[in-house]
Amino acid sequence: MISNSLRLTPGTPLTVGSFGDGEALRGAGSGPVLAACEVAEIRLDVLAAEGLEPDRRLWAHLEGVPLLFTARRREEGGAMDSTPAQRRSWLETALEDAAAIDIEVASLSDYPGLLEILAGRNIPLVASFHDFEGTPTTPDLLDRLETARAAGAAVFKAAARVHTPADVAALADFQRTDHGMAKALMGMGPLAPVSRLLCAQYGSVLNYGYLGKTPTAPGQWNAARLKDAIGSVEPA
Ligand SMILES: O=C1C[C@@](O)(C(=O)O)C[C@@H](O)[C@@H]1O
Repeated sequence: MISNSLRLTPGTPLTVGSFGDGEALRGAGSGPVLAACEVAEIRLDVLAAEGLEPDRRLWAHLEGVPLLFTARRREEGGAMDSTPAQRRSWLETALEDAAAIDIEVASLSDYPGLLEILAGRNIPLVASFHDFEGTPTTPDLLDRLETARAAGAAVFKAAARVHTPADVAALADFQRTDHGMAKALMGMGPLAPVSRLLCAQYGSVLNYGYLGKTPTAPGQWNAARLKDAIGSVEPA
């Protein structure tokens, strides 16, 4: 068992360090990882795309690091084509060590019985949505948030391409509105860094940066730098 303790409190911004490749994961040590972030994301699809079949031995060296596991489908940024059965089996490999599990809102019905297993083991569900083209409308975000809530998610997360300052403001506004559940909003693209810091200031619970050399989304901060930046500004 690695570390299953993860406190997701609305208004407390945690930094998530996401391993962008197998080399970064292999070469990581618990101390440096915990210095760079409070939670580490392991993208099982990224490992599988490199030919590394998800297996507990790949992360056993990260003793004490809360691990968030993600098996991303291609349509939402996954590194390879995969079937729901494949992604489910990757996630099942990780259950024993998971401090949290990320499943797309669009995939919530793809894994019958899995959400109940997460609930039974007290593993928080992060229900996510990604738009690599543009920023969704507020009703669209709300619709997905309600699906996440109905599924029992601990966090609704949305990452969207931001093209204009108005897009950044739209995400930050959604972040600062009280919807009665923890949220994590973030932009992608050249305006991503400012949007991520702004959403953190408005209480985004999970704020993603990369560990190693490869970002897992366009415009991500390096995780240590993001953690430092979040710690350097006041909550808004
Ligand atoms: O969903 C997310 C957020 C993310 O897409 C980002 O925008 O930083 C990075 C992904 O690895 C993670 O699973």
